[in-house]
Amino acid sequence: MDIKVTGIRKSFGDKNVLDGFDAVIKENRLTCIMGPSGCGKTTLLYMLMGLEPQDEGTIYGIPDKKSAVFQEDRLCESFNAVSNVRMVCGKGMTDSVIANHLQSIGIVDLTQPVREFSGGMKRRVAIVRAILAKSDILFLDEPFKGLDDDTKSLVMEYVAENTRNRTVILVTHSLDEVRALDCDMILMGEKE
Ligand SMILES: Nc1ncnc2c1ncn2[C@@H]1O[C@H](COP(=O)(O)OP(=O)(O)OP(=O)(O)O)[C@@H](O)[C@H]1O
Repeated sequence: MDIKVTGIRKSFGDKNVLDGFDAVIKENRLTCIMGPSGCGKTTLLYMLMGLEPQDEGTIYGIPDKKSAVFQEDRLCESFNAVSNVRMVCGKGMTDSVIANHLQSIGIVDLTQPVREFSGGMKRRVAIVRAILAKSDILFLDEPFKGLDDDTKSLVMEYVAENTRNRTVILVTHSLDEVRALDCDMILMGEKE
């Protein structure tokens, strides 16, 4: 089922963030929500995830089983990378499959607690965790932010390959990312 977003209004105090926002998000497609900083992308994503109520409007068709990469990585800092991912996987997923996913995007130290990882390494663990979760929809909030160019290309390819025929909503302010991904695009406007 496609996701239908109709007439969404949202304000924080006297700050009007969304003012009658409409969109259709296709099932089993990657959709990028693009727009400048502060236009309300994360706010919209939180409403789609059910984590923030809208003031007005309706959102239909969001599946129950969700996974996400938030702007913060939200990892268990004292766990290693494999353990962080394993927590969200079903019984059929082996540690070696998880390790292969992590290694394919350059996470080779699988015993260290992730608190010892760099920001970019933590981000990649959060991405693998969201992808391997048994979810029916993925929400990715600026998943490639802070990665160097080579790592970013590798991780974008990994996300594209591993989300084929899944419903994915990805927030970005980068037109280059939108161009590099086979995606539908929702453009949000400047609100500042
Ligand atoms: N909980 C909140 N309370 C008050 N204001 C908020 C809250 N959440 C967001 N805002 C404001 O709403 C506006 C939109 O924020 P949002 O984070 O959705 O934008 P964004 O497009 O995702 O920005 P960025 O690309 O910088 O992450 C901003 O002006 C922000 O300060």
